[in-house]
Amino acid sequence: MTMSDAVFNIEKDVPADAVVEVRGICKKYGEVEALRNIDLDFPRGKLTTLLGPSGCGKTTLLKIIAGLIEPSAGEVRVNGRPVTGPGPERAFVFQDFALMPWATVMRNVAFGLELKGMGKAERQSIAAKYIAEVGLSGFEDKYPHELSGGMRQRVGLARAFAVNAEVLLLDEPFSAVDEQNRRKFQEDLLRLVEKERKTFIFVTHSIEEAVYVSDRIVLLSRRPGRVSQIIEPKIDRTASPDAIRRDQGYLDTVEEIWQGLKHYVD
Ligand SMILES: Nc1ncnc2c1ncn2[C@@H]1O[C@H](COP(=O)(O)OP(=O)(O)OP(=O)(O)O)[C@@H](O)[C@H]1O
Repeated sequence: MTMSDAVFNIEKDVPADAVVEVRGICKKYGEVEALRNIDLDFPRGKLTTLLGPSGCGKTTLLKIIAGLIEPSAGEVRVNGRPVTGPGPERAFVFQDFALMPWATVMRNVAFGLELKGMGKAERQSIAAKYIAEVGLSGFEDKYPHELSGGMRQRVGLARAFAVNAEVLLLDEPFSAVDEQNRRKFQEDLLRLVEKERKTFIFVTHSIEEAVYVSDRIVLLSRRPGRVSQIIEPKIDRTASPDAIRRDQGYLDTVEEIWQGLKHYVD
């Protein structure tokens, strides 16, 4: 087989729009079996949410895709290439923001570009664009402690966008913000998904949030986490946020997922 055949074969195996492929992923932490045999594809331009009972391995799966932890078995491929560690095409947005407290908003957002060795003027101009996109213009010189939780989370998102990663891994990014900010974020996120054509993989505990923001919802079973169902909410996203939340399709999907998850909390 020639080199070009090999390349062709690798590409042929990738479903047309799957950027991230998870194949046969298992994870054990000592005696604790967190994930069992997960097979999933994550397409470009779509937001896929991982939802399931506490401890079913959502964060573990996200970190395996990020290359932050190794699976016990199986493989993750990004654009056909096996993941062996973190890479610039994947950005992870942490639950606790993980900002540098001693650095300004500008420096925090530009940090990924600084690590890549990009010059100051160029990285600041890119960072400024994303600071504006998340609604933080005017706060460039503030420090994280001078911002609200919601604003800190925006800094985390802007930083992830600034490195121009193809795959955005979001681990309960809105869990630490109040309800009003959370709704605003969900709307921002929908706008970004539409605008950026990236692959979004999102973890949340909230069924309503999952139905509101997701193109696809992967329901994981109780530990060891397995894929129990994949749901594609059929929602008219051109409607206003309030209309969406009253939409019958939205309400039915929330109810369907709740029926599926309810027995885990009984
Ligand atoms: N480093 C670790 N060492 C040992 N066990 C771990 C470790 N990390 C996670 N676990 C266990 O693996 C299981 C899956 O954890 P994980 O955090 O991935 O679940 P989760 O679905 O994200 O949970 P939650 O919804 O509560 O955030 C849990 O039982 C957890 O206690």
